[in-house]
Amino acid sequence: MEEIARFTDVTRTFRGTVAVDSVDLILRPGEIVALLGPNGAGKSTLLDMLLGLRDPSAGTVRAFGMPPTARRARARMGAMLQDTTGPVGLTVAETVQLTQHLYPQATPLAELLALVELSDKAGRRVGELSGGERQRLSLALALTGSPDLLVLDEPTAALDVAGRRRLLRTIRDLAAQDRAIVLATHDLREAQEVADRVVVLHHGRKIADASTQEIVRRVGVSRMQLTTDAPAAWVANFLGVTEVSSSSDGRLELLTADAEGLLGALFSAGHQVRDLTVADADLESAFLTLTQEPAA
Ligand SMILES: Nc1ncnc2c1ncn2[C@@H]1O[C@H](COP(=O)(O)OP(=O)(O)OP(=O)(O)O)[C@@H](O)[C@H]1O
Repeated sequence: MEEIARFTDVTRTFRGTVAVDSVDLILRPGEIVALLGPNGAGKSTLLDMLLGLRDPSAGTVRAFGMPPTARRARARMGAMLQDTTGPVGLTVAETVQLTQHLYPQATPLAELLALVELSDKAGRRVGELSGGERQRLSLALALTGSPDLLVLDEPTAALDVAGRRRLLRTIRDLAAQDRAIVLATHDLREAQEVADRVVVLHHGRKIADASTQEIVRRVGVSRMQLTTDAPAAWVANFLGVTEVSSSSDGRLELLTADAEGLLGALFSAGHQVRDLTVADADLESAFLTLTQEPAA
């Protein structure tokens, strides 16, 4: 299968700050990859290098086998970054037409506007669009050149619930046409919902790269519910336990990296345990465990 892009041992520093640290990454056609990480983890820097907007300090980035700055590579990429809709005085149609001039075989205006559900806003000035409409226009611009690699930076941030659903469906349809899609997001449910693969960055390093289920399994966190006579504080202090909450009837819910160890400790301390449930945690819990800073 053709490779869309490849990072080989890529590092990027900014005057002493290591923004991206020795990252290897491959993107393939038809894949939706969610890029996750806390603020400052290096997501934007990584995407900028993928788009050829920044050079790596060390290592190599290739898109379609070329440096991403090559014109032939750029012609096959589309990006929806924050606030990229152009002059506010132009209409929606004029803005798309302006972008169409950049591509020899641009997607027709009507098709693009239908895809992002802006057909009835063609004559509206960009400055008069709502935040969600602007975001959809930005997607239309990213899709104008029918890109094989689509980079989306928090694409659903300004969308309402229904708009978000529709956009995620559009993203899935685009991937089904063999495009590679990279999506930076802080919305972990969204990543879990739409992505085939999840890449987690932390302090510039790639600390996970796998399907959601695989990450949850590897991190080994479980969501546990139980009723016990042990004090909540005692349970919370047990190694590997996080996110403890207790309901008014004394039932505890928590995340643990060692369900068996916790149960063993409760029993050997003579505590009772009732109504126990243990389930695999979700991506959000796995992510929090992965990116947790050690206590000071
Ligand atoms: N132009 C720059 N000059 C100096 N430092 C920078 C520059 N751009 C990024 N950095 C630093 O590099 C690190 C990674 O930043 P980056 O913007 O890539 O993170 P991010 O994961 O996109 O964060 P966020 O989720 O907040 O958007 C941060 O410590 C940031 O302060």
